[in-house]
Amino acid sequence: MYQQPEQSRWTGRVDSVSDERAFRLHQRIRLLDLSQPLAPMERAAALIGFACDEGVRRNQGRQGAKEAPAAVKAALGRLPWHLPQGASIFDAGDVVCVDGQLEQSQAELGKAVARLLRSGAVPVVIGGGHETAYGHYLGVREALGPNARLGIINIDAHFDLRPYDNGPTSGTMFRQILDEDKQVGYCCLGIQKLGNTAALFADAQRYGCEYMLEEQLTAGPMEAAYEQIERFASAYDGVMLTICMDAISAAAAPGVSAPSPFGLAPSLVRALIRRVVSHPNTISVDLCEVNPLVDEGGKTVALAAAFCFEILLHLQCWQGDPSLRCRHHGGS
Ligand SMILES: N=CN[C@@H](CCC(=O)O)C(=O)O
Ligand SMILES: [Mn+2]
Ligand SMILES: [Mn+2]
Repeated sequence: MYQQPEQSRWTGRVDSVSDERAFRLHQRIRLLDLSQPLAPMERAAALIGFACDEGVRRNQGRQGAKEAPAAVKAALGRLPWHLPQGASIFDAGDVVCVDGQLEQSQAELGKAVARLLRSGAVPVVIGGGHETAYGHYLGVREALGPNARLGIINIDAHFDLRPYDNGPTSGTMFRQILDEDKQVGYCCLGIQKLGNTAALFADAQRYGCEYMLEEQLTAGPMEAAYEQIERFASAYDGVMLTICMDAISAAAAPGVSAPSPFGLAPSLVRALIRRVVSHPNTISVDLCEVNPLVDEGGKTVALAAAFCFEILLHLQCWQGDPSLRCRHHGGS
């Protein structure tokens, strides 16, 4: 079910009503109603919520991620506006999962993401459980067309390559995608032994998944991660970034379904995000697995909003020649 964006959701401190240098995001956000035809957009990013935790429920996790789109958008709105001249940020509303209809909701999210991409906006999807990534993928694939090579970069403690004989969950998306789509490559950053069985590591190898462990990222030089990102992203026609907030240390991100005692530091994830979203091949982003119902002191919501802020600030679409950015968009 699609829920239109509401101006009343975008509130916060007002330092000035006239000096734009003092503005916050809630003062500059524009609404985009996806139930209406979309005009072509340039230098635009669109926030689209996926209010769903049916995948987490089916995966025996802690439910509550469906509350994240509203919570993360509200926290983001309070942050200062630092975007370049001419940049537009839209709230494109939310896709809501009703009556446990996960597959239908993922398909609906896919349609929304494809329309945004074709209109020229960069989608920033705010999940939802990590099942959000499958709907996000459907949209990116639709916009790219069937033959384009698509790279998926997943910042996550988990591979999410579980079998889906009993239906899709928040732990099966990348196995579904790799089974269905031979034009996809998969790269995980932040993987933990604590979060994956030996069988899942074997599956990752069998599916040709590239990955860097949390320990390699934490102890190694950032250059190694940057080289991995550059090499992987350059090998594809389009790249989508998906972020599972349980990749981050439970100290900074307690509000997730499966917290990580040895997760990544927020500043390290920020550096990874900046690198991936500023890559010329990156066309779409999602951020998942924030659960406001089990968050301590709003830490995870605040961190997710800060990551959204970084995503928006470092998008490649603010730089360079707009014609380069349109090569993935099918028109219409
Ligand atoms: N999206 C999360 N997926 C993880 C959850 C692990 C857990 O609940 O412990 C997974 O299925 O592996
Ligand atoms: Mn995870
Ligand atoms: Mn995940």
